[in-house]
Amino acid sequence: MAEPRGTLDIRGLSARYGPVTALDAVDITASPGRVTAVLGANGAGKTTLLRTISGLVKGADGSVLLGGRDLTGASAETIARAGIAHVPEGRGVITELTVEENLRLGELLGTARRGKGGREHRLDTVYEMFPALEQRRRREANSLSGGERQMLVIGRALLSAPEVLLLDEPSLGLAPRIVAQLFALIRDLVDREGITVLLVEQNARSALSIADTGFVLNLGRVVAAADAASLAGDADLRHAYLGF
Ligand SMILES: Nc1ncnc2c1ncn2[C@@H]1O[C@H](COP(=O)(O)OP(=O)(O)OP(=O)(O)O)[C@@H](O)[C@H]1O
Repeated sequence: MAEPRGTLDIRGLSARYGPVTALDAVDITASPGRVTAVLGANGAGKTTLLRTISGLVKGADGSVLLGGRDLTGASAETIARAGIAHVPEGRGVITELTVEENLRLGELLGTARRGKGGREHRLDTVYEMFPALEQRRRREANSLSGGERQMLVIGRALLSAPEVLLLDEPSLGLAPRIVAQLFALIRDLVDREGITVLLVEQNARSALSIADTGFVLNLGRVVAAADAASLAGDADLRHAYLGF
């Protein structure tokens, strides 16, 4: 049977940097309308996982399927056009451009994907979701706070009409109150629009508070996979891998 649109299936994914095995036969499925958390300490392979899915790390073994379509080994451009939007660690805003110019870049890809699935967003709906961005639309992105920058890159990704959103450590460097706000927005987005979110986080406690399911990586391997409540309730697992 064909996989439903928007289901991201990672099968047997392995990636190396020279002698270092960063991912070792990783199997992960992320479904539409759900937040799937990928947790683990520094160096567990989380960033490599997202970079491999989005075509930035080459030469991996295994496969990446989106709605049953095999994207293994495809170029980053093909993968983005297929509907996978990657929000990298460190935010990736173009600081010299205004907030609105940054958003227009996402819109370009959205236009290219029109009619190919994924909910289309207009600038005004992104401003509705993130009013702070509208207030600062003509300012250089440089002037934004960390939380606002994170909203900007998520807004930009949404304008590309993605089926799958890959979020790499969105909580990094943000105050706990801002993390709580941002995560509530992510949850709301998934509930309203049914997109697929793969959320990579070291902040396991916050990630599990909004996730449906989670996978724990350690040294490139999946060491636990379960619904979010079971992972959060497993004291041994928390102490060994999740840091809370
Ligand atoms: N460009 C690279 N060249 C060589 N080794 C790398 C490179 N990027 C990552 N690694 C190594 O691959 C392993 C996985 O790193 P990765 O960044 O994917 O982990 P992570 O879980 O995302 O950690 P972090 O939270 O620190 O980003 C680590 O051992 C890391 O040192």
